Amino acid sequence: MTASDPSSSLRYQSGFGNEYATEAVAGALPQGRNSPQRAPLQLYPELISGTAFTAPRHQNRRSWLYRRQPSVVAGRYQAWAQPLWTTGGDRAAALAPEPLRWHPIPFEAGVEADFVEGMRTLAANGDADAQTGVAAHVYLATKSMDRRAFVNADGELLVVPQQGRLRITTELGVLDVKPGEIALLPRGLAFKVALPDTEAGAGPSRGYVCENYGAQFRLPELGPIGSNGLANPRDFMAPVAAYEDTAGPYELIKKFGGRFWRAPASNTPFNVVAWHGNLAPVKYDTVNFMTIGSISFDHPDPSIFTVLTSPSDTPGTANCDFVIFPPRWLVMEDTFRPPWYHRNLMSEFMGLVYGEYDAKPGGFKPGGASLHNAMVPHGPDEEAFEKASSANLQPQKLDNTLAFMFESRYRFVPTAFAMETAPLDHDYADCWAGLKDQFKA
Ligand SMILES: O=C(O)Cc1cc(O)ccc1O
Ligand SMILES: [Fe+2]
Repeated sequence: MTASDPSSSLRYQSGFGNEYATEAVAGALPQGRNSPQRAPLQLYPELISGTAFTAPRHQNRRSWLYRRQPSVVAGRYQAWAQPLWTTGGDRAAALAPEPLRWHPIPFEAGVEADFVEGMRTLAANGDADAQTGVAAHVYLATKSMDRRAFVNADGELLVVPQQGRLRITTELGVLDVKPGEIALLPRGLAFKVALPDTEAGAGPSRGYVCENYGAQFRLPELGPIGSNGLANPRDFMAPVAAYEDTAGPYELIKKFGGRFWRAPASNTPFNVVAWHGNLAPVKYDTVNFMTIGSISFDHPDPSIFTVLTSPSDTPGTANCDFVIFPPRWLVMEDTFRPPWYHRNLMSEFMGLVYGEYDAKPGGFKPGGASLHNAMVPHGPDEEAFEKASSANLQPQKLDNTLAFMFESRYRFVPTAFAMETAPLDHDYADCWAGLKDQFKA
């Protein structure tokens, strides 16, 4: 099934992890086999395996690409530098068990950067070689990638635009993604990012990225919720096959083992004329999230807002959950409606795409971030506590808001950029200082 996006001219195939099939030129997909002696239209078949060959069938992800030249046709790699995109967490770093928060990460005056050059790692955990953990990055981009493609061998990328649309050209086709939507780009797939709004003079582009070194993000189990709800598979959009028809050299940038490499190529890597399979980039519009909450009393655990989960080998204890806090009704009776005060085994990195977050109405701003690592106490600030404790509990629409969380079983270690360059909110903990002992015996 294909669908079109009214906000762009692109067409998409709908579904998450299904067997997509698409050809930009009729007849380009072989029928009945994947690798005929001679593929149609003299294309080269190439398999990309996003999971081990022998991964269980329900987790197995691979796609067959039919392309004008195979990806082995490239020059030699030389070291390339992107020192602010780092990999894994330095577990030896002395990190006080304090809550951390950043004001909106500002654009750097006079710095021109594309999506890859503008990536700034705020915090990371795990180890890409061990296929565990995630990194939380912010990108600050001022220019489009033109004849430059990027491949990340270390993990898949979950992109959360906060300001400015992205046009993401991948080997498998093109995705237009705007704030409020997310994109999931498989490990190893070449892509480039153009900035249509920035090109139109609307200022630079910013957003968040979760780089996932672990098991691929997938839809969570629904348990007693049943067979519908939260993020429904049909609302994920994969691209249709599209290839660039312009001759001329390209630059390939590759992230591999935490280091960056650069190779020249004589042609575009975006030369796939047809593909089929279940490994694909997708986008998802969070307005389609069917949000579930309490319709009686109490504040449910935020796992009820999970869009995608990357499991670890301990059931229910994710390598990373991607959780959103979208517009929704609050109707709970005799309930303190914002998040409760809490400590969590899991580590919580949060960002805000737009609006206000109910636990921190003043201090947490779009483009900023917060980090509450394992067992670090946190919860509503004084203002939110006062308001919610005395609010008239009418049904209330929390509107014009989109916060999100990358929640990981592993402690996030902030980078030197996060602690020294980014605008760390040194007064963050003061937001709770006024919560007095009101005990009346
Ligand atoms: O800390 C946070 O703001 C995130 C969060 C939200 C919520 O509704 C319940 C628990 C939780 O960690
Ligand atoms: Fe929390």
